[in-house]
Amino acid sequence: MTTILRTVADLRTEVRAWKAQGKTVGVVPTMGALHDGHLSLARRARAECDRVIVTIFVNPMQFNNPEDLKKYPRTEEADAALLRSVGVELIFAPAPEEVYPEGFSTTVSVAGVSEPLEGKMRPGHFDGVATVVTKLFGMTMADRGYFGQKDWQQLQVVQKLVRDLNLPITIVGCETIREPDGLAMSSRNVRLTDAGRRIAPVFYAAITAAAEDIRAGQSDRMAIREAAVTMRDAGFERVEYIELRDAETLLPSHDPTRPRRMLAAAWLDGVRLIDNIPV
Ligand SMILES: Nc1ncnc2c1ncn2[C@@H]1O[C@H](COP(=O)(O)OP(=O)(O)OP(=O)(O)O)[C@@H](O)[C@H]1O
Ligand SMILES: CC(C)(CO)[C@@H](O)C(=O)[O-]
Ligand code: BAL
Repeated sequence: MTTILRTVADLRTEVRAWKAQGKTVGVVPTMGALHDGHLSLARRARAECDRVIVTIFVNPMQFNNPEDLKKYPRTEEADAALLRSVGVELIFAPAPEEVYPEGFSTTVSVAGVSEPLEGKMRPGHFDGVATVVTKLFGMTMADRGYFGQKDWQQLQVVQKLVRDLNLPITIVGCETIREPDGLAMSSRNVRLTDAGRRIAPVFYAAITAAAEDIRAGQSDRMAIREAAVTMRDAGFERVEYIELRDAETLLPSHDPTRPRRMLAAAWLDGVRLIDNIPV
Protein backbone atom coordinates (compact mmCIF):
# COMPACT_ATOMS: atom_id res chain seq x y z
CA MET A 1 0.00 0.00 0.00
CA THR A 2 1.20 3.52 -0.82
CA THR A 3 0.16 6.22 1.65
CA ILE A 4 0.07 9.91 0.71
CA LEU A 5 0.90 12.31 3.55
CA ARG A 6 0.76 16.10 3.42
CA THR A 7 2.02 17.34 6.78
CA VAL A 8 5.43 17.13 8.40
CA ALA A 9 3.80 16.00 11.67
CA ASP A 10 2.15 12.96 10.01
CA LEU A 11 5.36 12.13 8.15
CA ARG A 12 7.41 12.25 11.35
CA THR A 13 4.97 9.94 13.18
CA GLU A 14 5.27 7.34 10.41
CA VAL A 15 9.06 7.55 10.07
CA ARG A 16 9.59 7.43 13.87
CA ALA A 17 7.60 4.16 13.97
CA TRP A 18 9.78 2.69 11.20
CA LYS A 19 12.95 3.79 12.94
CA ALA A 20 11.80 2.27 16.23
CA GLN A 21 11.62 -1.06 14.36
CA GLY A 22 15.19 -0.55 13.08
CA LYS A 23 14.11 -0.02 9.44
CA THR A 24 16.35 1.91 7.02
CA VAL A 25 14.68 4.73 5.11
CA GLY A 26 15.39 5.95 1.55
CA VAL A 27 14.11 9.23 0.11
CA VAL A 28 13.68 10.16 -3.56
CA PRO A 29 13.03 13.92 -3.87
CA THR A 30 11.03 14.84 -7.01
CA MET A 31 8.81 17.54 -8.42
CA GLY A 32 6.34 14.96 -9.77
CA ALA A 33 5.23 14.35 -13.40
CA LEU A 34 7.05 11.08 -12.99
CA HIS A 35 8.73 9.13 -15.80
CA ASP A 36 11.07 6.16 -15.99
CA GLY A 37 14.03 8.29 -14.85
CA HIS A 38 12.31 8.94 -11.51
CA LEU A 39 11.13 5.35 -11.28
CA SER A 40 14.68 4.07 -11.70
CA LEU A 41 15.60 6.10 -8.59
CA ALA A 42 12.61 4.69 -6.70
CA ARG A 43 13.50 1.12 -7.75
CA ARG A 44 17.09 1.57 -6.62
CA ALA A 45 15.85 2.92 -3.27
CA ARG A 46 13.41 0.00 -3.07
CA ALA A 47 16.30 -2.47 -3.58
CA GLU A 48 18.56 -0.82 -0.98
CA CYS A 49 16.23 0.40 1.81
CA ASP A 50 13.55 -1.17 4.02
CA ARG A 51 11.17 1.77 3.53
CA VAL A 52 10.97 4.24 0.62
CA ILE A 53 9.57 7.78 0.62
CA VAL A 54 9.11 9.69 -2.64
CA THR A 55 8.55 13.39 -2.11
CA ILE A 56 6.52 15.32 -4.69
CA PHE A 57 6.89 19.05 -4.28
CA VAL A 58 7.15 21.68 -7.01
CA ASN A 59 9.46 23.93 -5.02
CA PRO A 60 8.68 27.60 -5.75
CA MET A 61 11.99 28.70 -4.18
CA GLN A 62 14.07 27.11 -6.98
CA PHE A 63 12.18 28.65 -9.91
CA ASN A 64 13.73 31.87 -11.12
CA ASN A 65 11.19 32.01 -13.95
CA PRO A 66 7.52 32.39 -12.83
CA GLU A 67 6.24 31.14 -16.24
CA ASP A 68 8.28 27.92 -15.82
CA LEU A 69 6.74 27.40 -12.36
CA LYS A 70 3.23 28.02 -13.68
CA LYS A 71 3.71 25.64 -16.62
CA TYR A 72 5.39 22.87 -14.62
CA PRO A 73 3.37 19.66 -15.28
CA ARG A 74 1.36 18.33 -12.29
CA THR A 75 0.04 14.76 -12.51
CA GLU A 76 -0.35 13.54 -8.92
CA GLU A 77 -2.83 10.70 -9.51
CA ALA A 78 -0.79 9.10 -12.29
CA ASP A 79 2.36 9.59 -10.18
CA ALA A 80 0.78 7.76 -7.23
CA ALA A 81 -0.23 4.83 -9.46
CA LEU A 82 3.33 4.51 -10.82
CA LEU A 83 4.85 4.64 -7.34
CA ARG A 84 2.39 2.02 -6.12
CA SER A 85 3.59 -0.28 -8.93
CA VAL A 86 7.19 0.11 -7.72
CA GLY A 87 6.20 -0.71 -4.12
CA VAL A 88 6.92 2.72 -2.58
CA GLU A 89 5.45 2.89 0.96
CA LEU A 90 4.97 6.62 1.27
CA ILE A 91 4.46 9.71 -0.87
CA PHE A 92 5.05 13.00 0.87
CA ALA A 93 3.28 15.75 -1.09
CA PRO A 94 3.07 18.87 1.06
CA ALA A 95 1.47 22.22 0.13
CA PRO A 96 3.85 25.19 -0.28
CA GLU A 97 2.60 26.67 3.05
CA GLU A 98 3.61 23.48 4.86
CA VAL A 99 7.18 23.76 3.58
CA TYR A 100 7.44 27.56 3.74
CA PRO A 101 5.14 28.72 6.55
CA GLU A 102 4.67 32.40 7.28
CA GLY A 103 7.91 33.86 8.60
CA PHE A 104 10.22 31.26 7.01
CA SER A 105 13.58 33.01 6.55
CA THR A 106 16.48 30.55 6.19
CA THR A 107 18.49 29.94 3.02
CA VAL A 108 21.05 27.18 2.48
CA SER A 109 23.62 28.39 -0.03
CA VAL A 110 26.43 26.15 -1.26
CA ALA A 111 29.23 28.44 -2.46
CA GLY A 112 31.48 27.38 -5.33
CA VAL A 113 29.85 24.44 -7.03
CA SER A 114 26.46 26.24 -7.19
CA GLU A 115 27.84 29.23 -9.02
CA PRO A 116 28.72 28.34 -12.66
CA LEU A 117 26.57 26.83 -15.45
CA GLU A 118 22.99 26.32 -14.16
CA GLY A 119 23.77 28.63 -11.22
CA LYS A 120 24.74 31.44 -13.56
CA MET A 121 21.83 30.89 -15.97
CA ARG A 122 19.22 30.42 -13.22
CA PRO A 123 20.12 32.88 -10.44
CA GLY A 124 18.95 31.66 -7.02
CA HIS A 125 18.06 28.21 -8.37
CA PHE A 126 20.55 26.20 -6.32
CA ASP A 127 19.82 28.15 -3.12
CA GLY A 128 16.23 26.98 -3.59
CA VAL A 129 17.31 23.41 -4.27
CA ALA A 130 19.80 23.29 -1.37
CA THR A 131 17.27 24.78 1.05
CA VAL A 132 14.42 22.45 0.13
CA VAL A 133 16.64 19.35 0.00
CA THR A 134 18.03 20.15 3.47
CA LYS A 135 14.46 20.53 4.72
CA LEU A 136 13.32 17.28 3.05
CA PHE A 137 16.23 15.40 4.65
CA GLY A 138 15.25 16.85 8.05
CA MET A 139 11.56 16.09 7.54
CA THR A 140 12.05 12.50 6.33
CA MET A 141 15.06 11.62 8.56
CA ALA A 142 16.14 9.37 5.66
CA ASP A 143 19.33 7.30 5.76
CA ARG A 144 19.84 7.41 2.00
CA GLY A 145 18.90 10.03 -0.63
CA TYR A 146 18.59 9.21 -4.35
CA PHE A 147 19.37 11.76 -7.09
CA GLY A 148 19.74 11.49 -10.87
CA GLN A 149 22.96 12.19 -12.74
CA LYS A 150 20.82 13.97 -15.35
CA ASP A 151 21.00 16.94 -13.00
CA TRP A 152 24.75 16.50 -12.50
CA GLN A 153 25.44 19.91 -10.99
CA GLN A 154 22.52 19.48 -8.58
CA LEU A 155 23.99 16.12 -7.51
CA GLN A 156 27.37 17.78 -6.78
CA VAL A 157 25.63 20.60 -4.86
CA VAL A 158 23.72 18.07 -2.73
CA GLN A 159 26.85 15.95 -2.07
CA LYS A 160 28.72 19.08 -0.97
CA LEU A 161 25.99 20.34 1.34
CA VAL A 162 25.73 16.93 3.02
CA ARG A 163 29.50 16.90 3.61
CA ASP A 164 29.71 20.53 4.71
CA LEU A 165 26.76 20.29 7.13
CA ASN A 166 27.57 16.73 8.38
CA LEU A 167 24.05 15.61 7.53
CA PRO A 168 23.54 11.94 8.52
CA ILE A 169 22.49 10.76 5.05
CA THR A 170 24.27 8.92 2.22
CA ILE A 171 23.70 10.36 -1.26
CA VAL A 172 23.34 7.91 -4.14
CA GLY A 173 23.82 9.27 -7.69
CA CYS A 174 21.85 7.26 -10.27
CA GLU A 175 22.58 6.93 -13.97
CA THR A 176 20.62 9.05 -16.51
CA ILE A 177 17.74 7.15 -18.09
CA ARG A 178 17.28 7.95 -21.79
CA GLU A 179 14.64 7.44 -24.46
CA PRO A 180 15.67 4.83 -27.07
CA ASP A 181 16.88 7.69 -29.34
CA GLY A 182 19.18 9.04 -26.60
CA LEU A 183 17.11 12.00 -25.32
CA ALA A 184 17.46 12.21 -21.52
CA MET A 185 14.06 11.69 -19.93
CA SER A 186 12.75 14.89 -18.34
CA SER A 187 9.36 16.12 -17.16
CA ARG A 188 9.78 19.13 -19.42
CA ASN A 189 10.03 16.95 -22.58
CA VAL A 190 6.22 16.81 -22.78
CA ARG A 191 6.28 20.51 -23.70
CA LEU A 192 8.12 19.79 -26.98
CA THR A 193 6.09 19.84 -30.22
CA ASP A 194 6.21 16.71 -32.42
CA ALA A 195 8.76 18.43 -34.67
CA GLY A 196 10.85 19.46 -31.66
CA ARG A 197 10.70 15.97 -30.23
CA ARG A 198 12.20 14.64 -33.50
CA ILE A 199 15.06 17.18 -33.31
CA ALA A 200 15.76 16.73 -29.58
CA PRO A 201 17.98 13.59 -29.82
CA VAL A 202 20.57 15.67 -31.70
CA PHE A 203 21.49 17.13 -28.28
CA TYR A 204 22.86 13.86 -26.85
CA ALA A 205 24.34 12.82 -30.21
CA ALA A 206 26.22 16.12 -30.56
CA ILE A 207 27.75 16.14 -27.07
CA THR A 208 28.60 12.43 -27.37
CA ALA A 209 30.46 13.13 -30.62
CA ALA A 210 32.29 16.06 -29.00
CA ALA A 211 33.34 13.92 -26.02
CA GLU A 212 34.63 11.22 -28.39
CA ASP A 213 36.59 13.80 -30.41
CA ILE A 214 38.16 15.21 -27.23
CA ARG A 215 39.14 11.73 -26.08
CA ALA A 216 40.66 11.19 -29.52
CA GLY A 217 42.84 14.29 -29.07
CA GLN A 218 40.83 17.12 -30.68
CA SER A 219 40.93 20.49 -28.88
CA ASP A 220 38.08 21.02 -26.39
CA ARG A 221 37.14 24.32 -27.93
CA MET A 222 36.91 22.97 -31.48
CA ALA A 223 34.89 19.89 -30.49
CA ILE A 224 32.46 22.01 -28.47
CA ARG A 225 32.05 24.54 -31.26
CA GLU A 226 31.19 21.74 -33.70
CA ALA A 227 28.57 20.35 -31.30
CA ALA A 228 26.94 23.78 -30.95
CA VAL A 229 26.85 24.26 -34.75
CA THR A 230 25.32 20.79 -35.23
CA MET A 231 22.59 21.62 -32.71
CA ARG A 232 21.77 25.02 -34.20
CA ASP A 233 21.72 23.55 -37.73
CA ALA A 234 19.28 20.89 -36.51
CA GLY A 235 16.87 23.56 -35.23
CA PHE A 236 17.82 24.36 -31.61
CA GLU A 237 16.98 28.04 -31.06
CA ARG A 238 19.84 28.63 -28.69
CA VAL A 239 22.75 26.71 -27.19
CA GLU A 240 23.20 28.32 -23.77
CA TYR A 241 26.38 26.50 -22.85
CA ILE A 242 28.42 23.41 -23.62
CA GLU A 243 31.30 23.16 -21.15
CA LEU A 244 33.98 20.66 -20.21
CA ARG A 245 34.42 20.78 -16.43
CA ASP A 246 35.98 18.97 -13.49
CA ALA A 247 33.28 16.42 -12.64
CA GLU A 248 33.20 17.30 -8.93
CA THR A 249 34.09 20.99 -8.54
CA LEU A 250 32.64 22.00 -11.95
CA LEU A 251 35.57 24.37 -12.40
CA PRO A 252 37.08 24.57 -15.91
CA SER A 253 39.37 21.57 -16.30
CA HIS A 254 42.07 20.80 -18.78
CA ASP A 255 43.49 17.95 -16.68
CA PRO A 256 42.51 14.66 -18.36
CA THR A 257 43.81 12.67 -15.35
CA ARG A 258 40.86 13.90 -13.24
CA PRO A 259 37.26 12.81 -13.94
CA ARG A 260 35.73 15.36 -16.32
CA ARG A 261 32.17 15.98 -17.42
CA MET A 262 30.68 17.74 -20.42
CA LEU A 263 27.58 19.69 -19.36
CA ALA A 264 25.18 21.50 -21.66
CA ALA A 265 21.92 23.47 -21.79
CA ALA A 266 19.96 24.42 -24.91
CA TRP A 267 16.55 25.75 -25.97
CA LEU A 268 14.25 23.92 -28.36
CA ASP A 269 10.61 24.89 -28.97
CA GLY A 270 10.89 27.35 -26.08
CA VAL A 271 11.80 24.45 -23.76
CA ARG A 272 15.09 24.49 -21.89
CA LEU A 273 16.82 21.09 -22.01
CA ILE A 274 19.95 20.04 -20.09
CA ASP A 275 22.22 17.02 -20.42
CA ASN A 276 25.69 15.87 -19.40
CA ILE A 277 28.08 12.98 -20.02
CA PRO A 278 31.46 11.80 -18.74
CA VAL A 279 34.49 12.62 -20.89
N1 LIG B 1 16.28 10.83 -17.08
C1 LIG B 1 16.59 10.74 -15.81
N2 LIG B 1 17.41 9.76 -15.37
C2 LIG B 1 17.77 9.68 -14.06
N3 LIG B 1 17.30 10.51 -13.11
C3 LIG B 1 16.49 11.50 -13.48
C4 LIG B 1 16.08 11.67 -14.84
N4 LIG B 1 15.26 12.73 -14.92
C5 LIG B 1 15.15 13.21 -13.67
N5 LIG B 1 15.89 12.49 -12.80
C6 LIG B 1 16.08 12.73 -11.38
O1 LIG B 1 14.86 12.71 -10.71
C7 LIG B 1 14.90 13.62 -9.60
C8 LIG B 1 13.73 14.54 -9.69
O2 LIG B 1 13.84 15.33 -10.84
P1 LIG B 1 12.70 16.25 -11.41
O3 LIG B 1 11.43 15.99 -10.69
O4 LIG B 1 13.19 17.63 -11.57
O5 LIG B 1 12.49 15.61 -12.84
P2 LIG B 1 12.98 16.06 -14.22
O6 LIG B 1 12.42 15.14 -15.21
O7 LIG B 1 14.46 16.30 -14.12
O8 LIG B 1 12.24 17.38 -14.43
P3 LIG B 1 12.76 18.66 -15.05
O9 LIG B 1 11.97 18.82 -16.28
O10 LIG B 1 12.45 19.59 -13.93
O11 LIG B 1 14.23 18.58 -15.32
C9 LIG B 1 16.24 14.35 -9.72
O12 LIG B 1 17.18 13.73 -8.84
C10 LIG B 1 16.61 14.14 -11.15
O13 LIG B 1 18.00 14.19 -11.38
C1 LIG C 1 15.79 17.73 -5.97
C2 LIG C 1 14.51 18.47 -6.24
C3 LIG C 1 13.31 17.58 -6.03
C4 LIG C 1 14.41 19.61 -5.22
O1 LIG C 1 13.24 20.33 -5.40
C5 LIG C 1 14.49 19.07 -7.67
O2 LIG C 1 15.50 19.99 -7.86
C6 LIG C 1 14.48 18.01 -8.73
O3 LIG C 1 13.39 17.54 -9.00
O4 LIG C 1 15.55 17.66 -9.27
N1 BAL D 1 15.38 18.84 -12.38
C1 BAL D 1 15.99 19.96 -11.69
C2 BAL D 1 14.99 20.86 -11.13
C3 BAL D 1 14.66 22.01 -11.97
O1 BAL D 1 14.93 22.02 -13.18
O2 BAL D 1 14.13 22.99 -11.44
